[in-house]
Amino acid sequence: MMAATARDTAPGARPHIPVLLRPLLAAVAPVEGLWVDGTFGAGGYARGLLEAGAAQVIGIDRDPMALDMASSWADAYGDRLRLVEGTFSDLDDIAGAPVDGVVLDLGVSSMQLDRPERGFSFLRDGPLDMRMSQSGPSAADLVNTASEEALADILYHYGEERQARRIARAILRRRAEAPFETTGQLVEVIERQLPRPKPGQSHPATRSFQAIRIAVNDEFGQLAAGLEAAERALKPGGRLAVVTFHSLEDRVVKRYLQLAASSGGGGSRHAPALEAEVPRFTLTPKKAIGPDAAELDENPRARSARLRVATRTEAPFAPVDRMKLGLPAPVFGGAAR
Ligand SMILES: C[S@@+](CC[C@H](N)C(=O)[O-])C[C@H]1O[C@@H](n2cnc3c(N)ncnc32)[C@H](O)[C@@H]1O
Repeated sequence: MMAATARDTAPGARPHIPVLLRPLLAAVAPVEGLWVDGTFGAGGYARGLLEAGAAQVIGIDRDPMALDMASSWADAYGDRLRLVEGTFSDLDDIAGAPVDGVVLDLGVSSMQLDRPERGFSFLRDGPLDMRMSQSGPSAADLVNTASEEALADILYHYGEERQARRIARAILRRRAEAPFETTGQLVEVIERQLPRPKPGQSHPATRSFQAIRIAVNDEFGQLAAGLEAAERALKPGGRLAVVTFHSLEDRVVKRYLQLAASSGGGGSRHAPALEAEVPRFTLTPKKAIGPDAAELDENPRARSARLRVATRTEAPFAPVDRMKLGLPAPVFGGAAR
């Protein structure tokens, strides 16, 4: 496994350790031909795939910083590594040819989380930003302009925050005095609404920050479109591997693959599936893979990670009914690319 080195990180930050890379490479072996890494990040997966035998990897990230940081080592792979700034929802167009494998490692990278100026972390004060792409409306735009109801919906649906209404009300009261500018100001408001956490419990702002980040980056819209793009791009026999970090994401990936792996999974409310439809994926293995004890020891951040792997069949692409994916309600309109 290729761990990222110190040069990939902000001063004082922890290096990015690729999560579940070893089991992923084992599950998709043998690695050959053209692969897409739709969430390039610090490049841990892309390097892992190249070292495992991929002829070429297209590394996509919506964050220009991720691609900039790879410039120090990417050249060593020559034409075998092509880096593209974009979103994985467009991965089939970006690849431009049928591919042998697609990997998606969802969420934020340690590089993004550990840099206060990116505004992803409730532990480090910085501008209230959270845009992976560094463009489009920011988290500050969202908390300063969304209605109380929309904010409460975001916190509830994307963060499973039970005190969503209470926090949304407090955000509106605070922003009437002065607009939010920093992560610290938001953390302070959230902390005042929730009981002090007991030892071992997560930080009170964890759920709200996850929710706002998901809304700012339209992460569920991207996920549904990314799974479809992967289905379109993969050759028969091609492999899809997706790593998720929370149960909301894992549920969507699981349902997508279950629908695509069953007969009759395609079609939508408007265009019902034909009977006797042929499965477009097989689940390989059937169940999700989690981190083993050694990985948890090395990287406690891997605790909630789940890997699902599927193999594309010969059946043509068919859109799944998004209503069946268990997508949380769309509430912010998914602005940032
Ligand atoms: C968890 S990190 C990936 C880490 C990577 N596997 C590694 O080993 O270094 C997720 C990365 O995906 C990027 N990302 C998230 N959603 C994306 C999307 N829809 N399209 C493209 N990149 C995305 C983020 O900017 C971040 O850099």
